[in-house]
Amino acid sequence: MEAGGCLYQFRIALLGDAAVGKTSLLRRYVAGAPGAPQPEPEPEAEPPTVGVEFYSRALQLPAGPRVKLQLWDTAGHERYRCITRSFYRNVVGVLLVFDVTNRKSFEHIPDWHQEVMATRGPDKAIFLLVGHKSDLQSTRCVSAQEAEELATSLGMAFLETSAKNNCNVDLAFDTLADAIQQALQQGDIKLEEDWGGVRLIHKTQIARSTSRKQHPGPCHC
Ligand SMILES: Nc1nc2c(ncn2[C@@H]2O[C@H](COP(=O)(O)OP(=O)(O)OP(=O)(O)O)[C@@H](O)[C@H]2O)c(=O)[nH]1
Repeated sequence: MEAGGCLYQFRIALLGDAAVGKTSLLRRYVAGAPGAPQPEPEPEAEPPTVGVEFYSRALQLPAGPRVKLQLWDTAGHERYRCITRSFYRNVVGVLLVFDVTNRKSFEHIPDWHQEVMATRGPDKAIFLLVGHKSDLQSTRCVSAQEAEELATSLGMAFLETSAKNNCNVDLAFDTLADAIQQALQQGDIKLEEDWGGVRLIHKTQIARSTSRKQHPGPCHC
């Protein structure tokens, strides 16, 4: 992956119930990196994640610095919870993923959020709520409006994605990384020696804020 010239590394985890599509979303994002092989048109049926798996991708943030995202794909199944829980403290960003066709996975989102918050104590993390499998409109059972309301009540943004249609996949990660960068700039998140959430990679590089690029915006899938 093209991590050269990155100023920071942000560690981000994907959390949510089993089979909501975390691995597919992540693999689609990583496959979309410049120079990566083209992804399959259909997401392949992934075997369930065991514990935690790692991916990475470099990203040029609209606000200036180039960052390396270290991406942790966690198992949604309860039996791996004691493994995944041990990683929560060392992340700066979390994608809370539910499946728009699986009501239970949506109802469990506050539990996932609470679990991370309880593990972290006062340390700040940036969350993004993701309603995944937005291509499955005919079997949808969670509306965008109620997901938006939940996201607002939990103090986070909300996006819908599809790995199948490659809808909003880059936007989800870009949005989270941008929010982390802003929190860092504003001092809400601080670099700490013994914390892996944010790491400075190139100490000599100066983050130059060029004119802020506009993201093309979400697709309405
Ligand atoms: N229609 C549709 N299916 C998807 C999409 N993303 C993933 N899937 C399917 O959903 C199933 C579960 O996907 P995974 O990516 O393995 O889910 P996961 O959340 O990583 O599951 P665990 O590892 O068990 O926690 C697979 O059959 C995927 O092919 C999507 O965007 N649209």
